[in-house]
Amino acid sequence: MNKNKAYYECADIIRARTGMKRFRTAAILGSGLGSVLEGIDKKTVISYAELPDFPLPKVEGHAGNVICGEINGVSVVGFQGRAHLYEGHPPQSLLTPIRTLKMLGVEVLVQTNSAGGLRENLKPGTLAVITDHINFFGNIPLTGENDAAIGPRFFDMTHAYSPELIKIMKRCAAEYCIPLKEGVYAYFMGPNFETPAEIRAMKLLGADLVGMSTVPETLTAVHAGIQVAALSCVTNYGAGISKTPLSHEETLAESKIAGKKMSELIFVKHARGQLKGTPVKIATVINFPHGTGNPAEYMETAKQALESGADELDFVFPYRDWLNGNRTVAVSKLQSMSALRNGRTVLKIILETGELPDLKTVREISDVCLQTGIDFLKTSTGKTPVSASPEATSVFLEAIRDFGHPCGIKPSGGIRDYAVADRYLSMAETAWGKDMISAANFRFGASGLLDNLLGGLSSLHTENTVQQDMKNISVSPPFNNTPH
Ligand SMILES: O=P(O)(O)O[C@@H]1C[C@H](O)[C@@H](CO)O1
Ligand SMILES: Nc1nc2[nH]cnc2c(=O)[nH]1
Repeated sequence: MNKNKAYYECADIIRARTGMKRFRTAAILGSGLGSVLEGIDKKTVISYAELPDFPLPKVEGHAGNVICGEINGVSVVGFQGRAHLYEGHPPQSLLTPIRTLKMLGVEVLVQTNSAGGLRENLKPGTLAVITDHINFFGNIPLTGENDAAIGPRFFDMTHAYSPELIKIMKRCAAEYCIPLKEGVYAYFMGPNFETPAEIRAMKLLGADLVGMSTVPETLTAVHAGIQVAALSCVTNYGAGISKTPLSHEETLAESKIAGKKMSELIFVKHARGQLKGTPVKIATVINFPHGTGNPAEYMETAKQALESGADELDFVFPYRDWLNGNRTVAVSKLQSMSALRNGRTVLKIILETGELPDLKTVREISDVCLQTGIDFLKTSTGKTPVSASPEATSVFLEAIRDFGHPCGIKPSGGIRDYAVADRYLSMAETAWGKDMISAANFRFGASGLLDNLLGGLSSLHTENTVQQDMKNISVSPPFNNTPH
């Protein structure tokens, strides 16, 4: 092999930066889908700009990072975004990322993309596994001199998308209750979306999906002996089928939703797998972080999180609806979330007290939550300038005492040392009585507090409560929105 090829150097850099010698599996995350791997274990992020000859994506929704780590102990290397030929990159430049994977020992490449759907059942929001492709665009990365050490000059494409991987994907989708369709992907170079006539022609030729990527990488990977699986997120109906003009904004908006779904599923499932047989509980945030999510989407997310094994849901109260005078809307959203619970789900409501104008509002919303029968009042997401406060916590304590039925509290956001935590605990002991406080009704948002607590546990008189609370961990979807 020619040692001067940049992909050797790229692989060396990735190995040196991650301390990992070999990667089994790789993923290429297409338009808007880059967040899918954010939450992997032992994460290292390397910008494409640090890797020689790596083509840099110039399109929005393609971050241009290599993200390395582990999922369930399997080493994974992911590309957040890809370069497309319509950006003006020479076709051969797309060899570098895939051959870097080859040098890293990758055996399986999972690609994702955003695509147009050509059949009625491939409507926006659908995920579809690619079974084959149609490529009429001649100038692919493998034109030019062949590197026989990587693969043969002429190579077979009969099973370009591994039937075995397709089977596995379908099985996993069924197990995780993800509706998954399948289809043939037609590759257009872009950057224009197709004409209606092109879409009609592609349908006649047997295509189900249409897009501007994936095929150059599939060809390069198959040539190098890497097995390929590919998943399209349908972001729109193809031109002429769609009733509205096509746009990249639509692609990004739809793929973001699908990406969130993928990530949340992967991480709750992943956490459940890791924690099997332990008493550790799994919580996930919903309608996070601003409480302004689309109800259809977050209800679906919550449903899937529960199906995937989440024990607890931390729902951000739609406080902006409330503050804008739409109290009925806010309450009905809360009630719908509450109704979704199964018998053992713990529902915590994050009021985002730092964003509420006064303590009267904190009390009004607390009362509504209590009447809805929720399990915990929680102060903050940790994403606003003002987070947990003793004043808001005191209102929670009074509201719960006055209500007279069990409900817990969770001061959260900005509690970083146990002296502060201890003050909150003392407040609860004073309001409810020392003997009434336990892990069942008093928690801290512990992500900023944990190390400090571990260091000082022995001197803290609340040891039992805190230790028990540590059995409850929060799983945050990988959207840079870790709850506190
Ligand atoms: O990289 P993918 O295939 O996900 O991106 C698709 C094709 C174009 O780059 C873009 C059009 O909106 O989405
Ligand atoms: N070529 C193509 N690419 C897409 N990416 C997302 N939607 C489409 C589409 O309709 N056509």
